[in-house]
Amino acid sequence: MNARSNEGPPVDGLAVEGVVVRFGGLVAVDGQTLQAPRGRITGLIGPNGAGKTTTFNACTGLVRPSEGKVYLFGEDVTQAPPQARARKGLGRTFQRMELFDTLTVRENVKLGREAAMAGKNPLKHIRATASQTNRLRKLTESSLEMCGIGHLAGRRPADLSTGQRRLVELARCIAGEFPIMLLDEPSSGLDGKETEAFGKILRDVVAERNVGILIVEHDMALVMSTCNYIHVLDFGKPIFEGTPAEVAASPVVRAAYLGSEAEGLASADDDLVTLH
Ligand SMILES: Nc1ncnc2c1ncn2[C@@H]1O[C@H](COP(=O)(O)OP(=O)(O)OP(=O)(O)O)[C@@H](O)[C@H]1O
Repeated sequence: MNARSNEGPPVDGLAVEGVVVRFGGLVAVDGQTLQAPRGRITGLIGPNGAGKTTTFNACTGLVRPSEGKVYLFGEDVTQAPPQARARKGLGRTFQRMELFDTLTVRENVKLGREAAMAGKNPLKHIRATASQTNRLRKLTESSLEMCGIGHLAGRRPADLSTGQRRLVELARCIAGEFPIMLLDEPSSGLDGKETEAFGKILRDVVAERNVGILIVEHDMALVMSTCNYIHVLDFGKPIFEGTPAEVAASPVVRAAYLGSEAEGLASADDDLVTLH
C-alpha cells in the first residue's frame, strides 16, 4: 500500500482490496481482493450464490461495501457513483441485455461512446465538430467489425438471435473505449460454437486495444479458454486464485464445485490438456 492513504495499489486498471458486502446479517462478500489490469482477461467464478454478482456490483458502484476499497487506475472510487466510474474508464455489460429495440444495431453501438461521456458535458455532442462526428462514426464501424456484426448494422436488436444481441452489447461496450470492461455472464444464452467465437473476440479486443476485462461467468469452457487469471469465490470468501491450469488442478476449487459445475470444470481441464 502507498504512503499516501487515499492512493491505491499501482494497478493499470481496476483493483479491489479487502471488500466486504453485507445484506443485513448475510455477508455476501467477505474480504475480496482482486486486480483487473489492462492487457489481461481476469475471471471471477464460483458456485451459485458465491458472491460474484455482488463483487461485480461493488466494482461498478451499484452496491457500497461496508469495508474495503475499490480503485481505478490508483484512484479511490469506493464512494463514487456508477456514472463517475464510467467516466473514469469502467464500462460494463449486463446479464439481462439492455439494448434499445427501437434503434438499429448501429445506433445502439454508437450509444456506447455517448454513454461513456454521460454527464460530462451534455452540450458537447450537440455541438460536436465534423471531426468528432467522423471519429464517432469510425469508432462505431470498427466496433461493429471487431464483433463481426457489420452486416447486421441496419437491423433492430429485437430481430436478432441471443448470440447476435450479445455481440451488439459487446460492440457497444467496445465503442465506449473503456480501458476496463466488466462483463456479466456474457455467454448466457449462447450455444457452444457462439461461446467459442465470443471468447476469440474478447482475446482480440484485449490484444488489439490493450483493454482489461473482468468477466463473471458460469461457462467453464469460456473461462478456462479465455481468462489469463482467475479468482474463485465460495460462500462469499475468496478460496483460490491462479492461472486456468492452476484453477482446474486445484482440489479446493473442485471441492467447492462438487455437485454443481464440477463436470464443467473437469471438461475444461480436458480442454486445457489439449490447449497447453
Ligand atoms: N440485494 C440483496 N439482498 C439480500 N441478499 C442478497 C442480495 N443480493 C445478493 N444477495 C445474497 O448474497 C449472496 C451472494 O449473491 P450473488 O448474487 O452475489 O452470488 P452469485 O455468485 O452471483 O450467484 P449466481 O451465480 O447464482 O448469480 C447470496 O446468498 C444472495 O442470496
